[in-house]
Amino acid sequence: MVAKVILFGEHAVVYGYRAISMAINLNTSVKVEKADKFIIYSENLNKTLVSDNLECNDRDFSYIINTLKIFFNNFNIEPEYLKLSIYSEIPVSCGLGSSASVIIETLKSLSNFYNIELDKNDIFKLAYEVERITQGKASITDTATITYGGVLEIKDNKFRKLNDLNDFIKECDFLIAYVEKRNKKTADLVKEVSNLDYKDEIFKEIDKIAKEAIKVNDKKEFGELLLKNHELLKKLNISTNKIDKVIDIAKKYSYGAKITGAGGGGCVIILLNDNWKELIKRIKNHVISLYPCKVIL
Ligand SMILES: Nc1ncnc2c1ncn2[C@@H]1O[C@H](COP(=O)(O)OP(=O)(O)OP(=O)(O)O)[C@@H](O)[C@H]1O
Ligand SMILES: C[C@@](O)(CCO)CC(=O)[O-]
Ligand SMILES: [Mg+2]
Repeated sequence: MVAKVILFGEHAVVYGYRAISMAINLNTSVKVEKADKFIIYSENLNKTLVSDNLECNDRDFSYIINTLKIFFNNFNIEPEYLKLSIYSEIPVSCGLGSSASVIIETLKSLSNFYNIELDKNDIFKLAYEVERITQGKASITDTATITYGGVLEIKDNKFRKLNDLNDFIKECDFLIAYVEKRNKKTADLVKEVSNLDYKDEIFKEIDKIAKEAIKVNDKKEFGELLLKNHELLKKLNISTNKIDKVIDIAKKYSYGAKITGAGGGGCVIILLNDNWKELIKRIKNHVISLYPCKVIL
């Protein structure tokens, strides 16, 4: 299963404004086995949960536990003890849709384990229900992008594939800079933004930028729109000093960049130009890790 990068519109999309997101080549896998308890092992979290029931409220495993509950309930399966082992290339809680990727891969692995045929639409609907219930508020951005792949426009919680923009983005080289560990979850950040009484003016400006980006096929123009979106996200208080430091360097040595996902730290998406070697030299001491990425269909 893949991950996702929101190119434009995070947070605004939760309120029905436009977002553009793309599926990227970072994968998750989930193994399902019979067990004598509910066991959830995550290599990334370096953590194992062992429980007699699914009522434990371990926040680290809340998405997985809700995925199990919704799967059992949706298919009228008597909950039985299972061991789930999760392995993911996606850095956790940093804006690349790790929660959605883990939910979707868990649903696919459970459906294989129980020989239940699920098409993409079934997966998408169940995954969105898990994100919404676990986060309290969620758009379809992450679950739709990771389920369907490519480049999507999301608006009013509906989505469409942007094949023309996909063709342009396929010619782009992006770098994801994982800048800093987030100490808040997406749910917390979405809640904080909901308390801002000026958020709608910001969202309207972001929506205009996303709408403009759909028609772009020039890397310089696209990069400038990324930077403009970032400046608006800063006004929603979801950026950080470390993130802004990397953005400032990227302004000089790339076409443009912005924070991606819920924010509060996490990752920056950078549209590379010919200065990419100088860029990497100047940001490498300000990041945890770097992921070259391409859109995947
Ligand atoms: N490899 C994993 N193993 C177990 N749980 C995971 C894994 N990856 C993500 N999760 C679950 O998803 C949560 C992170 O989801 P969250 O929505 O906060 O961040 P994200 O999805 O990475 O970023 P964003 O939603 O901004 O794209 C983790 O706290 C954990 O509950
Ligand atoms: C912050 C947000 O817009 C994106 C998280 O990846 C939340 C959502 O769309 O569910
Ligand atoms: Mg998430």
